[in-house]
Amino acid sequence: MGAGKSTVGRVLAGLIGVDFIDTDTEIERREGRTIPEIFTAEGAARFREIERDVVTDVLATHRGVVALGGGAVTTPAVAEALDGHRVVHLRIGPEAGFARVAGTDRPMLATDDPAARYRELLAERAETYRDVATIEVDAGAGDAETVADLILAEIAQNNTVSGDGTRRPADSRVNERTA
Ligand SMILES: Nc1ncnc2c1ncn2[C@@H]1O[C@H](COP(=O)(O)OP(=O)(O)OP(=O)(O)O)[C@@H](O)[C@H]1O
Ligand SMILES: O=C(O)C1=C[C@@H](O)[C@@H](O)[C@H](O)C1
Ligand SMILES: [Mg+2]
Repeated sequence: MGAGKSTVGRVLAGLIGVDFIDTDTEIERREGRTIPEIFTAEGAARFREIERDVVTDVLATHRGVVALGGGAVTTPAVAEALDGHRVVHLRIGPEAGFARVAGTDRPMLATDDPAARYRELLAERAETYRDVATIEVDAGAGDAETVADLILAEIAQNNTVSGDGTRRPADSRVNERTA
């Protein structure tokens, strides 16, 4: 959350000259209500089902850059749907990440201590983020343009085991490359 998926994703798509879709925005468009409204009315589990359906549809049909929501890859069907795609993990620490979202309406942080909740979520999700990624960049390396340039550099180096930079079920995960 706050790593810059939406912001950097849009910049990256512009640099490459392809379309951009943010799945959080797409969920809100299809549902005709905001994500906080969905959480309030339906709960987190139903939100994840809606998110799963939107993300798998977008991944199957969209050619370009897709920004996922921060918790999307915790749904196994979403992680599986990333097979065959180039997947970028924007790596950020808990303090820097929380500083970017503090004061915004992120339902997953709606607790008495949102900074602690952010830290917990990041710790819970860190392995999954690394597991699905084929590329990792430092999301705090500079402004969104700088981070997008880092991603392009990684793509240019074709810095994955699989050869074409896309994710394969078992051979190109960041965890396995760096283990
Ligand atoms: N490289 C960057 N440097 C400084 N600020 C940034 C950078 N990237 C994004 N931001 C800012 O951080 C905030 C969060 O960014 P953004 O909404 O893109 O994150 P996100 O990863 O899409 O979050 P979420 O998981 O909630 O969808 C925004 O205010 C954005 O302008
Ligand atoms: O980290 C999360 O679980 C979330 C992040 C946002 O992108 C939204 O998808 C939603 O607020 C949930
Ligand atoms: Mg976003």
